[in-house]
Amino acid sequence: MSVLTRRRGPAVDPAAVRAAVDAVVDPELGRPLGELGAVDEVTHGRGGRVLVRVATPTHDVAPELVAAVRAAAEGAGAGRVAVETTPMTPRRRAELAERLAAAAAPRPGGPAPRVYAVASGKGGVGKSTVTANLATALAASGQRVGLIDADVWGYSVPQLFGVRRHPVVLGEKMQPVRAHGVALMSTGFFVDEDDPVIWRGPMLHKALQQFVTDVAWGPLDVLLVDLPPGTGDATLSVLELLPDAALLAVTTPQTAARVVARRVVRMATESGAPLAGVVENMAGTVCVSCGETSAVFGSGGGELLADEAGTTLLGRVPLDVPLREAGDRGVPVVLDAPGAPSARELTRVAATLPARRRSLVGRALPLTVCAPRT
Ligand SMILES: Nc1ncnc2c1ncn2[C@@H]1O[C@H](COP(=O)(O)OP(=O)(O)OP(=O)(O)O)[C@@H](O)[C@H]1O
Repeated sequence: MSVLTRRRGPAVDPAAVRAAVDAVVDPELGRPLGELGAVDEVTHGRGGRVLVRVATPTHDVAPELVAAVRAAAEGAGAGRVAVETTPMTPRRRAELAERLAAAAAPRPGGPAPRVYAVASGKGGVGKSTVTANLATALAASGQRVGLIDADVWGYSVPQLFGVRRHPVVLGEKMQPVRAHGVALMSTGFFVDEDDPVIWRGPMLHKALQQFVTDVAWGPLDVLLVDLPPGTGDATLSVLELLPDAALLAVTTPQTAARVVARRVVRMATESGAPLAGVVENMAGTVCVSCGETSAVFGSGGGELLADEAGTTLLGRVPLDVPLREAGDRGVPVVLDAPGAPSARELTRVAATLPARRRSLVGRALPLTVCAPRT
């Protein structure tokens, strides 16, 4: 593939162009191209023309990669930029897998990630939206964040992050798909949007296990797991696969939602999972014309659930239009409209999530050792 653009500019400094292209972060692998050894050639011609050849792990090249390389070369003074991409040979792919493994290797004695399994009793209470925004807010604060979409049938992470592509496979490991600073894995990356996912029991468990152990997560500070609603097989599998996960319950203020959420909380505590807290979502809305707050879904459900479970109400996220619009656009509201009431509360909740739990001290989770093998 080759893409040309024209631009007039000052005299080109080849070293500056090379440095700028090397610094471009591969959108799929999350590392600079120079570090990946992926920049094969930067050739300078007459009139500021520059040809950049980049080797990619697959034929399926992310359009953002080409755009970012071109923008970087132009930003460094190149006048007319052609970007050519070529798929790597199997040998180069194997070398790349080794390079990534070395970069992602956990430091001995380094801290284990905090793991939060985000659950709700009923569907549609905003669990996935809350998870996506907490993950994005944590990543924006400088933490290395992973998100597993364990809602294998009703996955919504690809839509919420505005990304839909197959994960790159290097060696025996899948690379997480990256968007808005978060490393993601979802069934939605493997199937067409309209295809029904009909996994049950052992297949479901196996898929979730692969998301934990066969993905090259690299070192993470936080891992969030978006559970399906209710007390089904997937929730049990996640609690079994990630025994260090703390349960974060999402409910609306409504009694019906709280009562069902109570069952999930009970199931988690019976299986030994500690509670990270409760987030009440859709907690009232402010009328844009009259300024009055109305409690569309009632009030008090989050506080009551937290009291009943002996945990903390971490926050009350209002129902607002910017959050819904951002979700539809594929950009979490904490980035899309950080000043919106919902975004402010979600950012605050992310900053107050319980920092570290007793059971994690000195323990390494399996996902910290999932560097790619060749
Ligand atoms: N605070 C909010 N304000 C406005 N809209 C919201 C809010 N929270 C969620 N929504 C909207 O509600 C709908 C359901 O949200 P979401 O998909 O996150 O729920 P869920 O609990 O994960 O559902 P399920 O478990 O069934 O997948 C989405 O359209 C989302 O944009």
